[in-house]
Parts: sequence; C-alpha cells; structure tokens
Amino acid sequence: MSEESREEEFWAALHEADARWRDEVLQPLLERFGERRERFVRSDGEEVEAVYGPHHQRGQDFLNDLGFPGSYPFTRGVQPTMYRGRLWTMRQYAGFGDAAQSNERYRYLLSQGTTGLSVAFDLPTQMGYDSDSPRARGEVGKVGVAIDSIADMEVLLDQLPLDKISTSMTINATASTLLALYVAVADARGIDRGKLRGTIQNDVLKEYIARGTYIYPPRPSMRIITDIFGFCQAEVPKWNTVSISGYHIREAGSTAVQEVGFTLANGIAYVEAAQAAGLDVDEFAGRLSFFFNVHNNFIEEVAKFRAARRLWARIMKERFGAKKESSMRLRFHSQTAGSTLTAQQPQVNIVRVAMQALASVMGGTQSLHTNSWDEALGLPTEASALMALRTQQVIAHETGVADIVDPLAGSYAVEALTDAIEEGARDYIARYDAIGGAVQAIEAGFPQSEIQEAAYQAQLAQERSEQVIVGVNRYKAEEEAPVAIHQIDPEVERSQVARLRELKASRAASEVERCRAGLANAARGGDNLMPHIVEAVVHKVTLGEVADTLREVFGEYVENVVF
Ligand SMILES: C[C@H](C(=O)O)C(=O)SCCNC(=O)CCNC(=O)[C@H](O)C(C)(C)COP(=O)(O)OP(=O)(O)OC[C@H]1O[C@@H](n2cnc3c(N)ncnc32)[C@H](O)[C@@H]1OP(=O)(O)O
Repeated sequence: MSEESREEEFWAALHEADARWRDEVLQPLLERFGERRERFVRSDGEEVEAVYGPHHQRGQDFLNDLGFPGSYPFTRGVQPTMYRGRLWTMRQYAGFGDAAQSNERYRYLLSQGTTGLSVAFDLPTQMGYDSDSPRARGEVGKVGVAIDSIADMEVLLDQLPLDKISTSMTINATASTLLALYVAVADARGIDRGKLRGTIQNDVLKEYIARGTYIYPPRPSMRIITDIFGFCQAEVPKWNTVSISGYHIREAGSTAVQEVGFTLANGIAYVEAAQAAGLDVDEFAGRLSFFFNVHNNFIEEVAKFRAARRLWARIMKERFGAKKESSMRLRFHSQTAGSTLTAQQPQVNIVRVAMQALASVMGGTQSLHTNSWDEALGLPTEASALMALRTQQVIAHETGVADIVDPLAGSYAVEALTDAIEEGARDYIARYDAIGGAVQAIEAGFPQSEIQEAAYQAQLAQERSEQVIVGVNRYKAEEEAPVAIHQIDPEVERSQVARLRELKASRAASEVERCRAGLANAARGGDNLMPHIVEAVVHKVTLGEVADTLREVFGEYVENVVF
C-alpha cells in the first residue's frame, strides 16, 4: 500500500471512530444529562468544540506552521531556549507621587527580585502639561509619577544602574520627551547611549482607539514616531522604539481576535510610515515590540500569543520583504487584565492574576507585569505589589512550566485555536487594508465601533450571568472586610509645583527660547525632532514647553466620537 493511501485510510478510520463515538457514547449521555451550558464560546462568541483531535490539525504543516523555537515563523517562541536560557523579565509597572517616591518603589521592587523597571507617569506628563498648568490641577502624581524636567528625571533614576537594567516607560504622545530625558540623564552620568536598554510605549494609534492620551493629529504623530525610530537606530540601538499595544484595546472590551488584528494592523502602519520616511525595514523592525493583555480564558490566551507571533512573522516576511529573522520576531510584554479585577472579595484577584500570568508564560511572553489584587480599588500598596511579584516568582521557580519550551504545543485544542485566531486577525487586517490602512480606519471609527459592540456583548453576558464572575454575579459575600488603600498625599502637588517654579526661575531664558525656536523650526521642516528635544531638555526646557512648542506647529487632535 502506498504512503498516500495508508494516510487516507488513517483519516477515514479516525472520522469513522469519531462519528461512532458521537453516536454511541456522546449522544446517549447528552440525552440523559445535557451539558452545563447551551453554548461554550470564545471571547468573540464563536463556539469552541467539546473535544479536539488530530482531524482538526489535518493540513497543518509542522515545519511551516509550527517549526522550532527561535525560528520562523516563531509560533513556538522567539528564543531557541526560551526560559531555560533566561526567564522572562519580571517588570512591575509602578510610579506615583513625585520622582523621589517612585524611585524608592523601584529600588524596593529590585531588592525583591524584579528584573526590569516600568515607569507609570501621571496624566499631565502623559498629556504634555507641566505640573503648574491649570490643566494638571488635582492630577499631579495621581496615576503615576509627575515628571516636568530633567531635574525630576535625575531623581527618578537615582542609583538605578542604567547600563545594566532595562526600563520601560509607558508614555505615548510625549514619548519623545521622556526618551530625550532618559538619554540626557545617561549622558550626564557618562553612560554610553549604546548600552541603554528599554522601551517607550510610543504607540499613538491605539491612543486614538482606546487609551486617550493623544495630543497631536495622527499624521504629525506618525512623523514623531518615525523620527524616534531613526534616532534610536543611530543613537540608542538597543532601545525598543515602540510597544505596539493590544492591552488597552482588550481593556476597552475587544475580543482576543480583535486584540491581535487591530494591534498588528497598527504595527503595519508603523512599518509603512517608517518605510515611507526612507528607513530600511531590516534596520528598524528588530526593535519594534508588542504589548498584550492576558485575560481569563486560559487556552484562548495561550493560543492568542502563538497566533500573534506567527502572523507577525508572516506579515514581515511576505508583506514587507524583511530578510533578517530578527525583523520577524514578535517580542512582547504582557500584563494581566485589569478589567477582570473585582472590587468585591478583592483577594480572589490573586488567583485570577496567577492564572492569567501562567497563560502568558505558557504563551511565551518576554516580559510580564502581574497586577496587584487591590488595583480595582486604588494604586497598589507595597504589600500587594510584592504579592504580585511573588506570583511570577512561584510560576518561574516552582511550577516547572519554564523548563519546557512552548509546553502546550501539539495540544489539539491549542493548535486549533491558534489557527482560528490567526485567521480571524488576518480578516481584520484585510478590512483595514480595504479602508486604506490604520490611520484611515481609525479616522473612520472602524475599530472603535467594533470594540464597542464586543464590549456591549461581553457586558450583556455578565449581566445575564452567562459569564460567571466569582464574587460579583455568583458566590457574593454578605459583608466585605475593609481594605486599606494606597493614598496619594495632596502635598505632592504643592511641592512639585514649587520645585518646578524654582527650576524655571533658575534657567537662562535666552537658551530656553533658542531651543524652543530650533524645535519649532525642525517641526515645520523635515529635521529629525529628537536631537532638538534632547538639546531642549538638557537646557531645562520642560515637558510642557516642548509639547506646547509642537502643539503650535502640529495643532491638536479632536476625537471623532463614534456611537
Ligand atoms: C496599563 C498601563 C497603562 O495604560 O498605563 C500600561 O500601558 S503598562 C505598559 C508597560 N509596558 C512595558 O512594561 C513594556 C515592556 N516591554 C519590554 O520590556 C520590551 O519591549 C520587550 C517586550 C521586548 C522585552 O524586553 P526585555 O529586555 O525585557 O526582554 P528580552 O526578551 O528582549 O530579553 C533581554 C535580552 O536577553 C536576550 N534573551 C532573552 N532570552 C534569551 C534566551 N533564552 N537566550 C538568549 N538570549 C535571550 C534577548 O535577546 C535580549 O537581548 P537583545 O536585546 O540583545 O536581543
């Protein structure tokens, strides 16, 4: 018998056995007991099957679809050894109050075993306002640290080994200024720019879709981003120039498929913009990075990460003609889903976070933030932040999951969902292409309305208790024990403003004016903005002043509200 007919025989026997099992075993049982629910679904409402088998994988081409870890299409991970070589970076997002308070928290986290830094900025810093702006009132140091000038940045980074540790900064519209400040502090300390490692979020497209801290319209924003790509390529080559983020898209209520589809579509827009600005894909793509949510549905989430990796590798190779493997590797940070944390029985969140974190590790994350259990109530306390970190350490050192690369590969269910998510995300990218790309799709409100619809369906499922949330719509507590919440001292704002006024009074006004005029000229013309911003911050031009200078040239974006 030929090889081919032997294989045909195998599949025929399998289908027959499957049909027999359904008729003779499954169906009689379903008639007697039924199932717990009428439909079992993924986050997009598509049904999942009860049992997956090899027939779901028929047609899968092991080498082209899975391959080996560290090799194209990277479904199985971006490193050949993954966590056997190096554990993921334990990178806890933190920042509050002023630079000194945040610096103390970073040093505490490092002393407890975090392996990367992650800075949260307050809203005025994110929106390009100094702490003394009327627009900043009541917000200084609230959701992150207040950074106005190089003086704050020096304090924020005090005693942190910038040549050894990597630092992520969650900053978008003002990313160029925060990167400039980081570089300026390193320069002043005599640290070679080539040794600086870190990431700026710098993903303004998702700000228009889901997160909201944009300043300028999309086109000048894209120009700032490509200027950063060019600057980093030449000056700070180990810096990850963007963290293309699905996290907030998911938090806004998207499905897993939309999270991958919209995020990768935004990634395509950055690559296109950089190519249009004359950059070579193989020179900048290796420093693009991603950021995903990790939600409750364990199997779906593991599959999501694998699908995202494979799809991005294919896009980079097939669509953009990338040649270097490093250009095709989707490296990502992940964070457990803030939206799944409950204010009711909040300690149950420790369990949710652990499960989500496990899914992200089994999905091959490069860097991970685990949420603190009290985050539905306020910013984490030192104790809750420590519990979150310990959760990662237990996964890393006690569970054994870090010892086998891509440990769920070959699970029929995981492979089937990986295929399905890749296909669904590919469809969304095709819809973006039909509209004309990410900027046009966002301007037309396409992702926004898709996400709204998904969020509405998810909310209905919760309200109808089709989706059980422990402690919220089932297993409610009669009484809740009070929880001590981390409070921000209102004195922070007063002292921050006082320090800023002192700095402004101490500067050479003529230098400030010269730097601002140079920056405005560069913005009107085609010069890369970054060297101008670095020069400005060194001369104590503040973050708000840099943003105002650019606002005058670029204007401000007004949201297209979609219903
Ligand atoms: C919700 C909230 C809000 O809205 O405000 C937020 O946004 S919070 C958002 C917070 N965001 C973040 O924290 C983003 C964090 N992102 C990142 O850290 C990055 O972008 C990242 C995802 C690429 C991870 O970078 P990383 O430095 O931590 O980790 P990497 O995987 O790059 O590893 C560091 C170096 O070790 C190498 N390396 C790693 N593993 C191995 C291995 N097994 N064998 C050999 N080498 C290895 C890598 O190649 C790299 O070197 P080489 O570089 O030389 O290749």
